Amino acid sequence: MKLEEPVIAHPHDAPRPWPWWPPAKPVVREPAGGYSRPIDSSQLDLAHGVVLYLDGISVSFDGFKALNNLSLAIDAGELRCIIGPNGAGKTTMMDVITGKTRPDAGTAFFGQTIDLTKLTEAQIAHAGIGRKFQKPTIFERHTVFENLEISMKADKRVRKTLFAKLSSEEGDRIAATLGQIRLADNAKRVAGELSHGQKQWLEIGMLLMQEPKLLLLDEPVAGMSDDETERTAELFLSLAGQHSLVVVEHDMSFIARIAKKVTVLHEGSVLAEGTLDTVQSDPRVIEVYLGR
Ligand SMILES: Nc1ncnc2c1ncn2[C@@H]1O[C@H](COP(=O)(O)OP(=O)(O)OP(=O)(O)O)[C@@H](O)[C@H]1O
Repeated sequence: MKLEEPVIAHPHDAPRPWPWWPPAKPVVREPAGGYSRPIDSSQLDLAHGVVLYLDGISVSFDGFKALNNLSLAIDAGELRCIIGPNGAGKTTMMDVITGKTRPDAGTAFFGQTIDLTKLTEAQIAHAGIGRKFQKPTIFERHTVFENLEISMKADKRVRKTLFAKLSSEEGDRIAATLGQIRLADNAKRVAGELSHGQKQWLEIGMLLMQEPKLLLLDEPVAGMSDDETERTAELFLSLAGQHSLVVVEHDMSFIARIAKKVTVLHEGSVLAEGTLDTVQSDPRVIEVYLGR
């Protein structure tokens, strides 16, 4: 069976890299020594409990500072919500973390040792950072099960097609993910028939099959029904702990449902950080964002 190209639901959405297909062999270049070595998520050093560390990041577009000395740290296992008005720099921050945009200044570390500014997008994905764009990107003509199977992190020399036999461990992993994303009853359905919310969960499941350490989720509940939004909240709360999550979202009732710590971005910098109550009562936040 020949694999189809992933369907990009909206042409304006940038296709995210599909690092598992074809297989990538990431190599990190050390700035000082100039040597290279393979890198994957097993090398992630969480000794200090910090999974992501941004320090003094600036990004300019034609002289306009989209990110302005942005500093942020995400703890391992944390579920961090990022809010901020349109143009605050949320997407640009995600682009820097995933290697799509190189910062003009500043450092971005994944764990203690992995310098994200030195890696390509595919290498960063392979190192354990998964990104979900707003619109679902799935294989519409394949079944839900097959979508997860295709996404599985496995030895690509062995697993080249869907004909390759699944080991019982692989089958168990797919079953566990189907349960996690609440699509066990839809495993045999063609993905294109799913509701918008189910497609979003399937794509999250596809990311989970890659065993990411850090998940970046951009407006995950946009367009979802109330019931789907609530189920997504439950999913994210269940993922926190085993994964670190960074959720960018404008839907404040969803934020209120999942938030532990909230970061407010404004004009490319952190304006406020803390519990949702703390940031919502911060006069600067009310001024620039919530009070508008
Ligand atoms: N490639 C680019 N070229 C020029 N300007 C850009 C580019 N990408 C982003 N910008 C500008 O940088 C600023 C930050 O944009 P960004 O998309 O990061 O904000 P955001 O917080 O994600 O906004 P939104 O909530 O609307 O998605 C905006 O003023 C935007 O117009």
